[in-house]
Amino acid sequence: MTNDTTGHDDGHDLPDFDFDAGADATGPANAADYRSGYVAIVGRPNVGKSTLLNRLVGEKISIVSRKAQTTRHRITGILTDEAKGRQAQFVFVDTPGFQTKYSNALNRAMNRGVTQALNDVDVVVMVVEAGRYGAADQQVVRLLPEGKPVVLVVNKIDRIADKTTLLPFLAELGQARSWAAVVPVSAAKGKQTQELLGEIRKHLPNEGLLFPEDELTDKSERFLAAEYIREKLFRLLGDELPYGATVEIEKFEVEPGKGHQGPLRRIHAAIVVDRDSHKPMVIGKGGETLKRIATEARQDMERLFDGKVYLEVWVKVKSGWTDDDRLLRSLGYE
Ligand SMILES: Nc1nc2c(ncn2[C@@H]2O[C@H](COP(=O)(O)OP(=O)(O)OP(=O)(O)O)[C@@H](O)[C@H]2O)c(=O)[nH]1
Repeated sequence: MTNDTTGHDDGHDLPDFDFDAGADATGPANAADYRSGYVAIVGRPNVGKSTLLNRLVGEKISIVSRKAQTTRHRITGILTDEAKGRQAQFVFVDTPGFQTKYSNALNRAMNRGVTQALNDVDVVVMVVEAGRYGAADQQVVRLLPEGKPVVLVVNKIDRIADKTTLLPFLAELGQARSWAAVVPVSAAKGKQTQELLGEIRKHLPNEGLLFPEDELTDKSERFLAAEYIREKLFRLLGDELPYGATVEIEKFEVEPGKGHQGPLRRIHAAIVVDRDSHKPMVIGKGGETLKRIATEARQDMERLFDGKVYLEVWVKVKSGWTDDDRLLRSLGYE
């Protein structure tokens, strides 16, 4: 195996979002049976918001294609329910800047931003913990925009042995605000989640799908990163593309973001060619081609992942050993 060329690129131009694209209601013939809309899940830390989202959307959070990602919200997951009579598309979005811990001018300003963001969604799901309703929860309630349908979720009911003790608690919560519905659930055990979706669905305004199914994918980010590089490779080299060239993702790391920045994805990819003489075709004159592949692929990835990407792409030559390894494996040897 040889390696001597690295094309890396860490320029961070902002992706050119088109804020209106991707929100047209189109879809299959029976699209009109669907209700769809944006849903925000809020609540103080540790009440089980992520657990609930994962439970509703499934283990794999769908990544939305580039087109879908061009809306004004940061999408965290999409659930499309195709079951007859309850066809719906729930588009779950993040509420950035949400915090209940400190109170100063900056945080108050940030929280105003939260209220505005919540105003933009169709339904808010507020999560509290069964048997606990304290100052931090009350602060969240204060951020809820007036007139917005808010479904109250009382989570972790699996912890309450005697369910009748919930009744006074539910009565207390009823005083806090007017709720579109109150649904006790166990996100961890998957109890009552269909009921919750049913309540949310009642408030989804749109007829038809916000995102056609073919814009959604459950492929991993790693897979999609390789796809983007492959696509650039094909497009930039065309007929020049060496036979048997492939893309391998050697490293895919997500580093937590600092401050208001989202996570940074650090991706190392190799374009693998069959022989040494193929390398110059991929690298191009003065490294130009490889650099363009890396830059364009990175820009697409940043748009898709909605975050910064550090992408390093290099060209390596497949060694004879690799072929032998494959041959052995295909014969059942490791
Ligand atoms: N018993 C029980 N535990 C739960 C349930 N849902 C979540 N938890 C636990 O509660 C803890 C917090 O869950 P998360 O989903 O991380 O909560 P979160 O609201 O997203 O937390 P932040 O990210 O801090 O805002 C975890 O230990 C979960 O396993 C539930 O229905 N029952």
